[in-house]
Amino acid sequence: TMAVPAGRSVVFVTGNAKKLEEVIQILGDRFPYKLVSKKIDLPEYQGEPDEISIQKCREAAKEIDGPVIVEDTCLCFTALGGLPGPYIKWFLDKLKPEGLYKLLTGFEDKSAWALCTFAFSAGKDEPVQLFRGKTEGRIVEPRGPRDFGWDPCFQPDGYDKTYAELPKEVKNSISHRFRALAAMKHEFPPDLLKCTNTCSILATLF
Ligand SMILES: O=P(O)(O)OP(=O)(O)OP(=O)(O)OC[C@H]1O[C@@H](n2cnc3c(O)ncnc32)[C@H](O)[C@@H]1O
Ligand SMILES: [Mg+2]
Repeated sequence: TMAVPAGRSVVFVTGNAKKLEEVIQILGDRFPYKLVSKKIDLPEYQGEPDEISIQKCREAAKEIDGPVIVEDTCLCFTALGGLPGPYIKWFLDKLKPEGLYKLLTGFEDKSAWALCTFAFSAGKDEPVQLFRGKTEGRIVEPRGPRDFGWDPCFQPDGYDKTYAELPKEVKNSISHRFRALAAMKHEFPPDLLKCTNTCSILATLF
C-alpha cells in the first residue's frame, strides 16, 4: 500500500541543512543514489509530536505532489512535563543552549529526551506513516562546537560528552535521528525495493 511508483523519486523536505547532512551521513556509503531533497520551510504546527509530523507531511506532499519524507525533532525536559518538546526551535532561538540549561535551575531532575519522527507519504491523498527514534540523556552546561542546534547542551546517557563534543560517527550511531531511520528501515514493506534507482532515500533502506 505504501509503494512508490517505479521511477518516481522520494523527496526529503526540510529547511534544515544540518538535518539533511546527518541523514546523508547516517545512510552513508551504502547510499548509491543522489539524495533528492527540497528546502521548503514548512509551517511549525502545534500539538502532540505525532500530529505535528502528520500535518507537516501532508503539507509537504501537497507542495511536492508526490512521495515525500519529512522529519520533526523535539527536545523534551522531564522536569517540565516534556516541554519544550516540539517548540524547542523557538526556545533555542531565543534562549540559546545556555538558556535551555538555565531553564532547569531549581529542578534537580535534568533528564531529557530527544525525539525524532520521520513521516512518509506516497502522495497528497495517501496516508502518512510515522517512524520514531528516541535518545535519553540530560541537559548540561553547553560544551563543544555550536554548529548544530541544542547539541552543546544535550549529553546522552552513558557518555561524558555532549552531542556537540562527540565525534559525528558516535552521535550518528546513537542519536534520535539514527534510531528513527533504523525504525523506518525495519518497518518499510519490501515492495518498495521495486522502485528504480531514482527512488533515492528509501532505496538504500532495504
Ligand atoms: O524544516 P524542518 O525539517 O522542520 O527543520 P527545522 O530546523 O525547522 O527543525 P524542527 O522543526 O524539527 O525543529 C527542531 C529544532 O531542533 C534543532 N535540532 C533538530 N535536530 C537536532 C539535533 O540532532 N541536534 C541539535 N539540534 C537539533 C533544529 O535546529 C530546530 O531548532
Ligand atoms: Mg521545522
